[in-house]
Amino acid sequence: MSLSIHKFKHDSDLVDEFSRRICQLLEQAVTEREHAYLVVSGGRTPVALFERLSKQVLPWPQITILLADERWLSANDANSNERLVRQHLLQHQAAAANFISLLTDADDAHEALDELNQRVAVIPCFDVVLLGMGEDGHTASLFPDSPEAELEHALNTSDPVAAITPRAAPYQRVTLTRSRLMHSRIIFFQLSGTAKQKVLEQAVVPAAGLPVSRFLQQQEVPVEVMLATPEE
Ligand SMILES: O=C1O[C@H](COP(=O)(O)O)[C@@H](O)[C@H](O)[C@H]1O
Repeated sequence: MSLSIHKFKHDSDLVDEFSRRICQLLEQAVTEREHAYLVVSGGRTPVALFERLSKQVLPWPQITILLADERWLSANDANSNERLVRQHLLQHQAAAANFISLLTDADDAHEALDELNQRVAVIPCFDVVLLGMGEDGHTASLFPDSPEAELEHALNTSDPVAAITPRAAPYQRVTLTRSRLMHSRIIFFQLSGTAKQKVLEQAVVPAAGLPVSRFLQQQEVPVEVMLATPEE
């Protein structure tokens, strides 16, 4: 398994090391290919990392950022991932970055898929994908309790974007599919807390079958887990 796990005692140590790694990879991508593509996740975990990254001196006009998944809400809604990124990442130095939204005017996420698939299909291989993980083993918006047909589609299609309707988590979602997320030079997970550490331990067991396991247990793309387990 091309999986490595880096453990940190404090979230701040994780943010120091992780932002250094991401900056290095983005600079290298711009040097080698003139442009870098960074995929980020929503939720609460990456906020401090976003704020640190936003202040770094990088060739931001040559960096494009997009989300791994989006809640089907207005971009101004307090719970939208886009709003989180605009508020915490696309600020300071990083205000000069390009951002590709996963939202459209459609009422239902399924109706938006043609447009979103076209929007994302033209993006080349991602340079860095930053994923989170929920305590139910979801990553991006690949929720284990989604209707089976939706989840199977999102995990197996070659389309870049899929619609997901989780049963327990709020909001309809759109998510980059497994195949599109795997079209990356590297995938990172940022995790914090012993509850997520336990889910990670379950997810790497061969028979686990959680959506997140489909990224952790594969040989094609290197995966690095940045795990902070501050004493709780
Ligand atoms: O709903 C979501 O949850 C996951 C994990 O969020 P966190 O708050 O536990 O960090 C996140 O990675 C995903 O992008 C988001 O839509």
